[in-house]
Amino acid sequence: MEFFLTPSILFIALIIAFLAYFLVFAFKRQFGGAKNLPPGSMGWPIMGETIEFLFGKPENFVFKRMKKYSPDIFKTKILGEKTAVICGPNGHKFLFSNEQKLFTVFRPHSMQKLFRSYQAKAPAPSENEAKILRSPAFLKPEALVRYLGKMDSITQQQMQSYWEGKDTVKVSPLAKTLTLSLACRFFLGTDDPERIARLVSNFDDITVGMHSFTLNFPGTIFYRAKKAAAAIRKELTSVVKEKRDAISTSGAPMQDILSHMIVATDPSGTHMPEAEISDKMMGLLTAGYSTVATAITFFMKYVGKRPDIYKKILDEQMDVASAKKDGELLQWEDIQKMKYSWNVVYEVMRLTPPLQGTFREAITDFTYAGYTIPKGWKIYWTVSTTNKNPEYFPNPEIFDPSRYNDEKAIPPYTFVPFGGGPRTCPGKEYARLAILTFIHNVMKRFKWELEFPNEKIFGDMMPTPEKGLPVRLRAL
Ligand code: HEM
Repeated sequence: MEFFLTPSILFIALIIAFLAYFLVFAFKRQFGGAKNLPPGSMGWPIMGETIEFLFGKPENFVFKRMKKYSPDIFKTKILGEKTAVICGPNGHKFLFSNEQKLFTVFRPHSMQKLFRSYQAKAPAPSENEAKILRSPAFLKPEALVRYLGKMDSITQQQMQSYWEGKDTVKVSPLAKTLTLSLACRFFLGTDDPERIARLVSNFDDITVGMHSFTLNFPGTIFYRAKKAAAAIRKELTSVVKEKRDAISTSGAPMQDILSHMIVATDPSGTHMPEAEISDKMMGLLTAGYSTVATAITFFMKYVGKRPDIYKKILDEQMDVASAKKDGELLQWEDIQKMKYSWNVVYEVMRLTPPLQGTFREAITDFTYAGYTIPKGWKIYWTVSTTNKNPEYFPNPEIFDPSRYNDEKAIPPYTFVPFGGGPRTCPGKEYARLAILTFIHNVMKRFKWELEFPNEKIFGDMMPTPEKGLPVRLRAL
């Protein structure tokens, strides 16, 4: 009997051990094992909490969870990834100061599929290329000084063509045309209006599709974005070809980012392939065009409702204008005088952020606020954990640019519309110039009223007024 039972018991014990091992392994894979993970919910199978993340108000998504789980951090599953959302000013500080030590940049799968250069397997940008994108030669203030006059004259031309003499205009599409024209001029070195018109609608589809489910069949957001990316890539590849020919035949002047990318070589002397250049330019144009257009559109919306604020901006802009000779273009010193106008833009971006936040990926296990974030998890930060928090911005729903009169009154890391640390938005100064140049030109010409003061806004990733923000113009 003993002889008969022993192998059976052994066999059963083996099965139990195997099952226990399998369960522990599966549990570890799903939940990170015994680690002290942040509190939160992974939501529905596969979808996680993506629907709420994409289609609920961003501040509602984070505030609800910060209240329920922890004001510092919570876990969730969004866009197919186990994600820790790091919250509040301490979270921002921690994130901006540990770049490449604890985490590295991560783009959601939708973005990776739209931009080849964002793919996880894509080679890291070469030093040369990183220098070009963040180069003092292009996006730093000392270089932007040289662009300012041209920025002003393009803005004036657009005002003459699309705004002057009209009773009503739709701000949102005009802001997009303006910002894409500026970006095409300074990044690509092209002014061709037909080309710009072809690009506008495609860029909108990409911006919306960057944070979407990667369901690729007719009718989906992602399908539209894929088609748009292909159309833009085709257009940009022909721009690259034309520019390359111009450089080699006539030594065209290098006054745009594209020219620098074309002539730059890696350490082995190889030039970047055309397809790669057009993909990178597509990334830069996407980052730089709709964000600035959003800030301009919502400036018109908020200021259109507040004659008291309009009057203060007008006084400041008229001071600038009256100190200039007839026809003289804006200069760097003029921009420095636009302090109140920029505070208004800050308040616009606090209430309607042009960019919500971005992702990182943990490159090692690390601890934050007493919780462990396992290697490979994604980390998300968003301006929404602080922007509308009454602790930092009393009466957060009230549009009040005087909050920024004393910069010290804003607690550190609570207002970070351009991010912070090594990955701070490289286009920050460019954006400031483009927005203030627009404000100067619109204020000098018009007073305006919103046609629909309560117009519905859709889309949090690229907030857009439902009817395009029609305004009635009155020439000054
Ligand atoms: C109001 C306008 C803008 C806002 C609010 C804005 C905001 C931001 C934010 C929050 C980030 C993410 C930083 C991070 O990941 O921590 C970012 C990244 C970036 N922005 Fe902007 N941006 C604006 C305009 C621009 C413009 C005009 C350009 C181009 C000239 C630009 C180019 C970029 C690029 C290339 C990145 C990625 C940087 C990297 O990953 O290292 N942005 N921006």
